[in-house]
Amino acid sequence: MMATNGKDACGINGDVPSVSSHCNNDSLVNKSHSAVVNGAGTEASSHSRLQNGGTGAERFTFSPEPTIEDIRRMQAEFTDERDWNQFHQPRNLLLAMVGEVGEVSELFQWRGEVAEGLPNWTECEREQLAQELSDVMIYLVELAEKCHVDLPQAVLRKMALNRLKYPASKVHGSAKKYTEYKD
Ligand SMILES: Nc1ccn([C@H]2C[C@H](O)[C@@H](COP(=O)(O)OP(=O)(O)OP(=O)(O)O)O2)c(=O)n1
Repeated sequence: MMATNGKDACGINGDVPSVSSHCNNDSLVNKSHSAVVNGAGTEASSHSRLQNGGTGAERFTFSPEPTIEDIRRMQAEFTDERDWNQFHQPRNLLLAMVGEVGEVSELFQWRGEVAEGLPNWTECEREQLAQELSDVMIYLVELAEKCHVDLPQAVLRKMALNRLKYPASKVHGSAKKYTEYKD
């Protein structure tokens, strides 16, 4: 049989939605998911939906919480409680994050292009993706913390730079890199 892209583990036909990391009814993950669904996450889930903001064009939006600082603090508590800071130096966190990026890639592997909203993905596959993207984010936030990068502010600065590099009036409708513009 060919290498899988996670579909087998999930049940490609999507008859039985599951929330475990491998979509096989892992009780531990199911429990933690229930806690989120029944707790603070409930409000968050209902917020995360398509909104059109009166513009007519539907756009997916996030919940306002947790903030990046909330995530930093929660992960710091998680590592402190386990005495894991001894392992969480910048290089290790970088490697862990890249490993998780690989796990995200695996979910997209061999599928060809995928449309926005992942219309053909099962609930199980979507939950797997949500978990892997979360792993990437958790390690990214902790990496920034351990490197003393104030990530939310750094993102603001970088976005301002991006706007300067790519003036909408100049690049509208073009995906060329800024170095390709002759002026
Ligand atoms: N030393 C560790 C191990 C785990 N985690 C946290 C951060 C990630 O969110 C998640 C990563 O856990 P795993 O290494 O078990 O990876 P996965 O959850 O992706 O499991 P799997 O590799 O089986 O898919 O747990 C952490 O902070 N530090």
